[in-house]
This record gives sequence, C-alpha cells and structure tokens, in this order.
Amino acid sequence: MSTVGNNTNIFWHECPVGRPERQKLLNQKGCVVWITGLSGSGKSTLACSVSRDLHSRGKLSYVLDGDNLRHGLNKDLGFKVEDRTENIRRVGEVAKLFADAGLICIASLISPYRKDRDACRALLPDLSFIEVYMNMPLELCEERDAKGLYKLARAGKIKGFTGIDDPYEPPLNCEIELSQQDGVCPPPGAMAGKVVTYLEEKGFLEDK
Ligand SMILES: Nc1ncnc2c1ncn2[C@@H]1O[C@H](COP(=O)(O)OS(=O)(=O)O)[C@@H](OP(=O)(O)O)[C@H]1O
Ligand SMILES: Nc1ncnc2c1ncn2[C@@H]1O[C@H](COP(=O)(O)OP(=O)(O)O)[C@@H](O)[C@H]1O
Repeated sequence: MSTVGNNTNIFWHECPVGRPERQKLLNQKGCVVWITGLSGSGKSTLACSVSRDLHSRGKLSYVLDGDNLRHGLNKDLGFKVEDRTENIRRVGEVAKLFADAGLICIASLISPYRKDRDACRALLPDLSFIEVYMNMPLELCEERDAKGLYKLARAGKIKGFTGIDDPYEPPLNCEIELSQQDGVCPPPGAMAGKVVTYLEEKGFLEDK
C-alpha cells in the first residue's frame, strides 16, 4: 500500500506477462525516441520517416506527435508554461507505457523547457530515453512557416510563441543532434537513417 500524488491506499498489481516477454515476442527493445526542436524544424517529418524506416525492417513503433495529441488527450491544455509542462509530463508518461509495451515510441514535441524533458528522461530506465535535438536555425523554421504561425506571432496575433516571445532551451547532453550541413538541411531520410543506425548500434532492434 502506498501514497502516490493525491492518492492514498493504492496498490500496484503485477502482471505475469511483462516487458521481457513482450520484447521477446517483438524481437526488439522498448524505448523512447524524444524529438525536440522549434516549430517547423522538421520534428514530425523526422518522426514519420523513422517510423516508416523501422516498419520496413519489421520493427513496431508508434509516433506521439504534440500537435496530434493536442486534438485529444491534451486538448484541455494551452501554451502557458504550466500547460506545456503538463503536456510534456503526460506525453512522457504515455511514452513510458509504450516503451513498457515493447514498442519504439517516437515522441515529437517542441518540449522547449529542459527540466520537463529531463523529467521524462528520469521516467525511463537504463539508457532507453534517446533525446534527438533538431538543431535548425530559427530563420530556417520561420522561412518554412508551414502553418503560417510565425507570421501571426511576428504580427503579435499569437502570444508566447516558441522562439519568438517564449524561450527554447536546447539540450545540453542529447544522444543525437541533427543540424544543417554546409548551410543545407539534410533530407528527412538521411536524418532518419542516423536515428535508426543509433537504435541498431545500441541494440534496440533485437532482443538479445
Ligand atoms: N504559442 C505556441 N508556441 C509554439 N507552438 C504553438 C503555439 N501555438 C500553437 N502552436 C502549435 O502547436 C504545436 C506545438 O505543440 P507541442 O505540444 O509540441 O508544444 S509544447 O511541447 O507543449 O511546447 C506547434 O506544432 P509544430 O510546428 O509541429 O511544432 C504549433 O503548430
Ligand atoms: N529535412 C527536411 N528538408 C526540407 N524540408 C523539410 C525537412 N523536414 C521537414 N521539412 C519541411 O519543413 C516543414 C516543417 O516540418 P515539420 O515536420 O512539420 O516540422 P515540425 O513538426 O517541427 O513543426 C514542412 O513543410 C516540411 O515538409
């Protein structure tokens, strides 16, 4: 019996089919690939490219995309500091469950605050949280402006937009950093290849 958060008198129920059994079934190791970066830096594109690449290798993954989750699970949250923190906390907990299910969970959120990302990392055991930093310059993201949001933010029509009038804190010790090469952004497939190679080298694509 224990007290957790606001709950007292709650009990943890162990199930005989656990993570090791699920990982054996899938022949892979559950983990979280956490993609962080500015809006327009290419997070969703990379997440989908990694997922497609893994799928073609017979590996099971699932993408948790910030924008998509705000249509459901997180639709009660906005972009104030507390809301972003709660957004990241919830996604971190969901990602942990997916990893426990044995999946390669790809979370793609701006997740601008270092302490929130670090709290998600702390939820995952033994190096199974892989932080990927899309280190793309604000100028590039703003030039892309795929959704027209930077224009609105510059015009003062969106307040607290990351990179404009709300901070983005880059990772200090991420596992993978993706950036421009000679001033050019590599194609999504090439960047996805780096992530998948990392997963392969670290043994996540087999259960041995
Ligand atoms: N104020 C403000 N700041 C940043 N982004 C904004 C804002 N308002 C709306 N949007 C849109 O919301 C998407 C980011 O959602 P996230 O859940 O990833 O954000 S966060 O991690 O909670 O900061 C983000 O999507 P991406 O472009 O995919 O990053 C934007 O389209
Ligand atoms: N590697 C890339 N090279 C060129 N354009 C890209 C690349 N990755 C993404 N894009 C383009 O940039 C825009 C933003 O990408 P998106 O994946 O939606 O970013 P985010 O999820 O970080 O907001 C889209 O128009 C997308 O097609």
